[in-house]
Amino acid sequence: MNAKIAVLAGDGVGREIVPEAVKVLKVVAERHGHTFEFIPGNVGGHAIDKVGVPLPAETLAIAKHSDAVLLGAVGGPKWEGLEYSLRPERALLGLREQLGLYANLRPAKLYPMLADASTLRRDVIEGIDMLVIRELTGGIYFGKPKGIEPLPGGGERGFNTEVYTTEEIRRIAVVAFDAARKRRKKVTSVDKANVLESSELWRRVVTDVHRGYPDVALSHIYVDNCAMQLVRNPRQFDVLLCNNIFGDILSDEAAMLTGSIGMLPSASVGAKVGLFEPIHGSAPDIAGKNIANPIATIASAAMMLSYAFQLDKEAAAIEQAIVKTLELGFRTKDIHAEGMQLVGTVEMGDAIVRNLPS
Ligand SMILES: NC(=O)c1ccc[n+]([C@@H]2O[C@H](COP(=O)([O-])OP(=O)(O)OC[C@H]3O[C@@H](n4cnc5c(N)ncnc54)[C@H](O)[C@@H]3O)[C@@H](O)[C@H]2O)c1
Ligand SMILES: CC(C)[C@H](C(=O)O)[C@@H](O)C(=O)O
Ligand SMILES: [Mg+2]
Repeated sequence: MNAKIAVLAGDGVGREIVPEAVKVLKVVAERHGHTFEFIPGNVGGHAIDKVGVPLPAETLAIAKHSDAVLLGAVGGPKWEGLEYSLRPERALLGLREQLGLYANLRPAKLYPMLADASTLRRDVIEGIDMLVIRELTGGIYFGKPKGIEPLPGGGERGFNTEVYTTEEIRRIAVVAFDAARKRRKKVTSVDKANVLESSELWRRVVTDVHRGYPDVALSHIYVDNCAMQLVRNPRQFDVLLCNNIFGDILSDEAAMLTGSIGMLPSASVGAKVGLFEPIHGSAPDIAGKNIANPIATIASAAMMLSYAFQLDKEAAAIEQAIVKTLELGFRTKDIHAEGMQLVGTVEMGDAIVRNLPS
């Protein structure tokens, strides 16, 4: 097949890990007879430095006219002082909104050979295989009113609004139940329905959508309990259905169960063009040192092949190469353990390319 892939490396480690994923995609395309055209675009702090805005119109056009977007990460201390509307993170929110990416899929599974990299006991984490489904274009991230305003008596008031409509909840619930059907047929819906009206509606609509999925088990859990259960007994979860902010927080927590945030990929879908990116950020503390783990991004490229292009065999080949590379003992610093071979970002990418099935 012929496909156009927008490549938005962004900031910090984004500029190191994205080239590794592109390297893998190029070899996969060559071996399987596909033509991928890679179109680079400026995004985030990098775009601010070059053209003054985090999401230039040209970048948005590149994304809209491609078949899929591969993104690294945006943000970093250099741009933290900027006014909110001009910050690198706005680019990501803009892309999600403009591309209609309301469903964010974040699979967290433990590669058995990485059990020692996790901060939790092996018997607690062994067999973890969950899918966090995060609503991505609604909730407190986008709700209005929002802002910071002066108070008459002095001081200021900062405010955001958590808001969900029936339709926004319905469509993400459908994604979760459909996904569960292809897995262990269990959805746990996360909310704070004991306190928040938006969560009360969330619970009601999810329960209603569930009526169409009698073969899938549904349970509801309060987010605070869920955060606790994730470290107490993570294996109980199959599909975790979350709103925007709860999904953001819980997926970072789920990442750490599997050894490192450098391992977790994601797919953001909903309309025509999907966006694929690791769940982690620009990791300024390790950027530019060739130590970032590129696996989350390479696995995101695999998700792109399967979700955007239905190239399941090619996606499985990348998965297989990741597993083999880990089995052979290659480890970046974040997942390193005694007796394993410590490698850098580029060397990990090279090893995964070498281990692609021919
Ligand atoms: N999708 C995105 O673009 C995205 C996501 C999260 C945060 N951010 C932005 O990134 C910047 C830094 O945020 P943060 O420090 O809170 O989160 P972060 O995810 O960048 O880093 C958190 C920790 O995880 C480590 N880490 C992250 N990715 C890693 C990798 N591939 N390999 C090894 N270790 C890795 C980092 O070194 C750091 O210690 C901020 O500007 C934030 O807004 C962007
Ligand atoms: C950088 C930020 C806007 C983003 C989010 O909160 O969605 C990030 O944390 C993520 O998880 O993709
Ligand atoms: Mg996050």
